[in-house]
Amino acid sequence: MSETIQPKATIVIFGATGDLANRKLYPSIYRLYKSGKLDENFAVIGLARRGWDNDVIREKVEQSIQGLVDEDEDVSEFTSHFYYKSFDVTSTDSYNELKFMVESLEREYHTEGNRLFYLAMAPDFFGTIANQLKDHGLKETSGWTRLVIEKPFGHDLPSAKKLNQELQAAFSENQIYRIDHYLGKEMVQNIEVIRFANGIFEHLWNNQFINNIQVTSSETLGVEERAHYYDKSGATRDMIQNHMLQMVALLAMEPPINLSTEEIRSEKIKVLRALRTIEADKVSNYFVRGQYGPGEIDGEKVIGYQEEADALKDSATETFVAGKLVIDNYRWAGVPFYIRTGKRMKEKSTKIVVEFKDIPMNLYHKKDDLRNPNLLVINIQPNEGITLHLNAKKTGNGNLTEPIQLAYHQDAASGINTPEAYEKLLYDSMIGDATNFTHWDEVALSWEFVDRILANWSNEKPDFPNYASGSMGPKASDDLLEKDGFHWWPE
Ligand SMILES: NC(=O)C1=CN([C@@H]2O[C@H](COP(=O)(O)OP(=O)(O)OC[C@H]3O[C@@H](n4cnc5c(N)ncnc54)[C@H](OP(=O)(O)O)[C@@H]3O)[C@@H](O)[C@H]2O)C=CC1
Ligand SMILES: O=C1O[C@H](COP(=O)(O)O)[C@@H](O)[C@H](O)[C@H]1O
Repeated sequence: MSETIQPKATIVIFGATGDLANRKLYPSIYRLYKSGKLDENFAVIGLARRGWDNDVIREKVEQSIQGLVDEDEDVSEFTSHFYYKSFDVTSTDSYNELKFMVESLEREYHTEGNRLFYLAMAPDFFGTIANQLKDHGLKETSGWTRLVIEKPFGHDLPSAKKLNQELQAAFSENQIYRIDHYLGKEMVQNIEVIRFANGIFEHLWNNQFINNIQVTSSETLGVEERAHYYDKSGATRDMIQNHMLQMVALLAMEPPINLSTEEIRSEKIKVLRALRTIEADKVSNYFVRGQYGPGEIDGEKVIGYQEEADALKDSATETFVAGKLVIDNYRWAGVPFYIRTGKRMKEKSTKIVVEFKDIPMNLYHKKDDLRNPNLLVINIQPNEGITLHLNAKKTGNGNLTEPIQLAYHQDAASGINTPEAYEKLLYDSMIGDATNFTHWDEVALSWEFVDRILANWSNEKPDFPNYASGSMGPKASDDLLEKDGFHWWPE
C-alpha cells in the first residue's frame, strides 16, 4: 500500500475574506487535515483588506466548516494553524511584513520553506501580486514556491496572453497552477480510467463505433450575487472556454504514453489543436446561445435574467450555450461532440453521453419502431457513476426486447464520500502534481476557439430572452442536433 504524502507548507491565501475562501478553501483544508493528508506541519495566512485578526479568521474558519465537524468535536487545534494579516495587495509596503510573517511561521511549523500562494481574488490583481512576491523576495526560499491561480484566466486571448506574460515574468510555468475545478471532480478524473483501463470501451472509442458524444452541464441557479462578473463574461467564457473544453479534451485525447503530467497535457493539447476552426459566417451552424426568461424551477417561480439586477436590463449576455465541435483527426472524423451549458435550467447536472452506432438492422423490432442505441453515460454530478444502456430480451414469450441499464454508483462502491474537487486540487498543488491543472497552451487554444464565436455574436443583437427558466434551453439547441439526425439524450 502506498503511503499518503503529507505535504509541509505555508499556504498564503490572497482574498481570505471572500466567498471562495469561505465556501471552498477552508472546508477543503479541513477535510485534508481530517483525512490525515495534512498533519501539524502547515500554517495558513489569510490576507485581505478587512480589519480581521487571528481570532476573527479562526472563528470564520470554524463557521465555514460547521457542516463537516462531528458533534462535540474540538476544532481549535485545526483553526490554530490560521493567521490573518490585513493587507492591500496594491501596497508594496505590505509585502515586506508578509515575508517576515511567512518566515517566522515556517520556523514555528517546520514547513521546510515550502510556500503555496493561492490567489482567490479578482484576476486584475494576479499580475501585481505575482510580481510583488518576486520583487520582495518571497520566492527566495529553501523549499518550493507555487502560485495557484483562480479563473477567469483572461477575458479573451489577448488579455490572457498579457496576464500570462505578467505571471511568467515572476514565476515559471511549472510553478503556476491554473485551477479548473472540473478537473478535480472525481468522475472527470475517472474519464481517463474508464477509457484506458477498459478494453471494451477503448477499442470502440472512435468513429467506427461512436455516433456522437454529448456533454451537458446544466444549473438551476441563476447569476445570484455575481451579476457584475457574469454579465461581462457569459456562459461561453464562464463555462465553455474552460470546463466544457477540458472535458471534451479528456474524452477525445489519444492514450498518453504514460500518466505523467507532461504526457497527458500533450495529448489534451493535440485535441484542442484539432478542433475545427469555425468560420465567421458559419458560427450559427455550430453554436447557439440563449438567455433565460422567467419560469418555474422545482415548483418555485423565478425571474428572468434581465430582471435580476437593474444593470442587466436589455443585456445581450448569453446564459446558455450549445455547440457542435468537430475534431479533425483520424479517430474522430465524422463524430460530432455536442456540448451545452446554462443557468436556470431544469436540473443541476453534469453528464456525458456516448452514443454508440446502432446495429445495421434490428431483428427484434418492426422496422418503424424506435431503436435504442447503446449509451455509455458518465454521471459527473450530482450522482457520480456510470451507466451502460443495453437491450435485453423482454421476459416471457416472444422476441421482444427492452432497454436495460447496468449502473455503477461511485459512493456505493467506495463507501466513502468522494473528496471535493477543491480538496483534491489543493492537495495536488502541495504535492507538486500539476496533471489536473491547465497548461498555458490549453488556455490559449481554448480562448482562440471561443474568441471566434464571441466575435461573431458581438456583431448581432440576439432576441433575448429565448428560453424559460426551468427548461433545457432554447429550441435552437434541439434543432442543432436534429439537423444531424440526433437528439439530446435526456438521461
Ligand atoms: N466564489 C466562487 O465560487 C468562485 C470564485 N472563483 C474566482 O475566485 C476569485 C475570488 O472569488 P470570490 O471569493 O468569489 O470573490 P469575492 O469578491 O468574494 O472576494 C474577493 C476577495 O478579494 C479581497 N480583496 C479585494 N481587493 C483587495 C485588495 N486590494 N487587497 C487585498 N484584498 C483584496 C476581498 O477582501 P476585502 O474586501 O476584505 O479586501 C475578498 O477577500 C475570483 O477570481 C473568482 O472569479 C472561481 C470559481 C468559483
Ligand atoms: O466555474 C464555474 O462553475 C460553476 C459550476 O460549477 P459546479 O461545480 O457547481 O458545476 C458555475 O456556477 C460558475 O458560474 C462558474 O464560474
